[in-house]
Amino acid sequence: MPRYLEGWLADVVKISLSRERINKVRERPIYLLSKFIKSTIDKNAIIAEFKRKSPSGLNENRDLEEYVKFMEENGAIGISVLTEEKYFGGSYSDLENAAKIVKIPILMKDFIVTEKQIDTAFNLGADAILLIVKILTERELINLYEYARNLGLEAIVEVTDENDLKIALRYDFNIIGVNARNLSSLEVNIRNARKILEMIPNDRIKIAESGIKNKEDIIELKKYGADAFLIGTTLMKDPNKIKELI
Ligand SMILES: O=P(O)(O)OC[C@@H](O)[C@@H](O)c1c[nH]c2ccccc12
Repeated sequence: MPRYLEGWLADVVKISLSRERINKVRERPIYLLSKFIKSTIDKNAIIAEFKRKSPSGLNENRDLEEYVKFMEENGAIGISVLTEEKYFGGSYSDLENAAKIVKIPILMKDFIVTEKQIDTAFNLGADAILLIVKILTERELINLYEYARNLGLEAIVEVTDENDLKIALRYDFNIIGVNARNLSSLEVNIRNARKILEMIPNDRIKIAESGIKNKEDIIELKKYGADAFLIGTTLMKDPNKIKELI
């Protein structure tokens, strides 16, 4: 059973526990996010997120196909697709449609607590999944990570504070995402994110997530060790911004 949670996080995890498995044959090779990030040298490694809405107030409906195509054409090295329905307005068909279009890694962005969700991610063409330390017991984190790896998927292990990081660094998770947004309070704390980034050994791939608005934010986060940048709101509000952020 995932960790004890309250408020919207408890609700979103309860919904996740009963999400059905989509049984479909995968129609896409696996594009390794770690490889795409490591081989990005002449630009910023940006993972562009498709997210229609969020508990922190976003409300932007866009054409998914147009958005992901535009991001790939303008240099994004990855796409993150929200598949959580109630709070983020996402869907499994969004993931399926993105997988038909782009030839760059796709992250299935959801609150993963079961193997069924990881099977669905694989079957619909995702290349990576998100494992959020805050919502999982350590045993679940390890088991779900192994399960994803056995399918050939990569996992971004997401931390938001020092306690999460302490847990994550006990294992050889090779991609660590630092979420500047506290998922309970929804507050963005970039200073805290920088501190966490600095505490991650350089043998891990570090992804800065949330609250990134401009090039200066990227330059600053790079100084603290970020290798890649997960950007949703800024790009959903103005997709053209990818041209100045890349
Ligand atoms: O819209 P932003 O501030 O650019 O944030 C994107 C992404 O980091 C954020 O959507 C996110 C990071 N981790 C999550 C976990 C669940 C849902 C959403 C997220």
